[in-house]
Amino acid sequence: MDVKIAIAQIDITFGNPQKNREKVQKWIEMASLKSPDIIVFPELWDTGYDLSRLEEIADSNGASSIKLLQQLAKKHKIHIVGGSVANIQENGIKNTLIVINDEGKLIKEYSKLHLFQLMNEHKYLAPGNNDGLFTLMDFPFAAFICYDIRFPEWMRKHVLKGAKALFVVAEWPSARLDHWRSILITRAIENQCFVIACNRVGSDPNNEFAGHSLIINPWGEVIAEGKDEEELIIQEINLSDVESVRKRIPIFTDRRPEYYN
Ligand SMILES: NC(=O)CCC(=O)C(=O)O
Repeated sequence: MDVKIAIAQIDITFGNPQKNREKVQKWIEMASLKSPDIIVFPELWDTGYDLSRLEEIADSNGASSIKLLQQLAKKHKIHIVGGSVANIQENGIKNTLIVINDEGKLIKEYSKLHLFQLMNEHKYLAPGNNDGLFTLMDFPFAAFICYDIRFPEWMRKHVLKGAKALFVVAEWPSARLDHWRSILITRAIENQCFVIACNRVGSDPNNEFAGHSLIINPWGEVIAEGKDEEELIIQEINLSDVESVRKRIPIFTDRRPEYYN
């Protein structure tokens, strides 16, 4: 039941997908030397938050970034929670999280449901309309994008459908680092599951980003945490911890949903 996770806590070059793709390739090659099962990248890792230029720099359906990740996943036999990529779809530009298995197959696309007005997402992006559930190595997981973590009901919905670990990809500014840590620890405690959260470091013309990627166990303990510079965080998790915590404090049998609406 052990799963070895690698979080690629990278900086992102603003509005330069080519350079960012080269970096991601290097980081996957470097990470593969440590043989992780799953590697995670941050939100909008190919374009950064260069939202006003997305029409020009984002891919149609994210094709170039997805193709690159598919080749690398297959070559290095590694599952990729491929952060999110900006992609042009028929009904607008989306901020879409992609999951690729170790055979290079695209198994999940989840477009950010909640758009973050403080960073102007609502002016340039269209929201998604599907869930973040997926299965890797026969385990049920779910994935979310940054601002989504402020919506506990959205994450709980995925846990009620079986997710045992919640992946989060982010470009979360340093100004709200305390919110980032507190919210993610709370989501792990209240859902009694793992939280695996990858945030970028560095800055763009509008924000400085916090790093502090986190892996939190179902008891709410931080078992791995990045600092505020680029780093590869490696941590094994044991998914049977989810059942142990749920036996000790059985919130999923004690809840009274008939009173909640
Ligand atoms: N990229 C984001 O969604 C940022 C969310 C954020 O900073 C917040 O405070 O929420």
